[in-house]
Amino acid sequence: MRFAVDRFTEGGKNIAFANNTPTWKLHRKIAGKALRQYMIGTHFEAVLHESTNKCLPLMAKETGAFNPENYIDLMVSNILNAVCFGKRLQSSPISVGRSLLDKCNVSGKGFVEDMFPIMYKIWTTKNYFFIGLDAMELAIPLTYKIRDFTDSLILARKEAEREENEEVLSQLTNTHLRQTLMDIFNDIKTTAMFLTWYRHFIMVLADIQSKVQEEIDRVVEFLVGQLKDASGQFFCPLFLAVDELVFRIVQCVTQKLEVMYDVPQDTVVMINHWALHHDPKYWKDVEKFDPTRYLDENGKLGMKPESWLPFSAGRRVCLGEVVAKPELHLIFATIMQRFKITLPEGTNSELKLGGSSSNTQPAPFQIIVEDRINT
Ligand code: HEM
Repeated sequence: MRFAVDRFTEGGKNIAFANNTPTWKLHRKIAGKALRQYMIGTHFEAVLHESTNKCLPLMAKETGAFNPENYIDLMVSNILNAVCFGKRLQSSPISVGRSLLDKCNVSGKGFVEDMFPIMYKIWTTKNYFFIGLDAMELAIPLTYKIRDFTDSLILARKEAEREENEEVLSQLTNTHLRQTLMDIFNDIKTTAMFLTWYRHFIMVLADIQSKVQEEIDRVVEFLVGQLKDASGQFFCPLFLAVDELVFRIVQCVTQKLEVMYDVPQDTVVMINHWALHHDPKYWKDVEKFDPTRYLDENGKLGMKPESWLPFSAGRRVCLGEVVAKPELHLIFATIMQRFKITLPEGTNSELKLGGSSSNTQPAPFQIIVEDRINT
């Protein structure tokens, strides 16, 4: 049932596919703490700006219609590469990012070994997870400053060594650390996929695009500062409402989950977030892309219904929400600030779905960008 998963998680040694064992708990704790620490201060914003500053000028050079997927992948893989590996990865982040994205496409379609278990003995789906990571030096000496997520993992191991805690050490082998790193780095695809949805909605709904741009133009400094003002209020309610709405509409996660039905042991179960977020019992006009549904009577971001669970809930709640939300906010806002996005003439704006069985995204399409800054 989960031959391939076992293979690419090296026997369930990662976080997302692990059972609720003490090892999973330890890694969740270490990884969660590391991500929260990384987000303190303005380091993450600097990483985001470095990446968008590299990629958006490349996009601006496009003179006709083009598919922006590669630019989005590049932006997101640069960011997660910096978070995970800082500057230590010797092979190009693009090649690692690319191989992971290819892997996601393969895994989304399902594995031959899982469909025909007999194949397990004679066939191995190419293990894209480790390509490019051979160069990663987990034994790299620590400096006094934690530079990236890898440093945090190494520090956790050093602490266990100092305390001579053999039990913890046996759960912090190179394989475990590599798998935890992969869990974080793998989410390139989740984030990149979300951005393809923003692009779709914002482009098809020109009036929303211009309103969002008006808001962003009013508070441009927000792009180089915090996402909230001094009073703790969000700056751009409509922009953020679009954000929340995309979170509701899209869902694409393939993580392991325990449910109360009688399912055989070792079956991989996935939550159907699409159904959760499209249940007419909880959502009015479910098919309507209406960001104002999240605004209160004063035009501020209001409360969301309880069934809004894009990052799931409970013990297996997404570990990366703390990174994903500001990342998506800032990339989306920076793109909106810089470009007016339209469809090539004669293109049908109807939504065509692509992606794979485990994740849904708009089928590839082309856009035209008009530079709002340098024209
Ligand atoms: C738009 C972006 C994202 C969305 C919507 C999302 C959503 C989710 C959801 C729904 C789950 C739980 C699945 C379940 O119930 O089993 C999950 C798990 C997880 N996510 Fe995310 N995620 C996003 C981005 C990220 C990022 C950027 C990272 C890493 C920095 C990340 C790391 C993880 C990990 C490690 C788990 C597994 C947690 C566990 O099983 O204990 N996610 N994500």
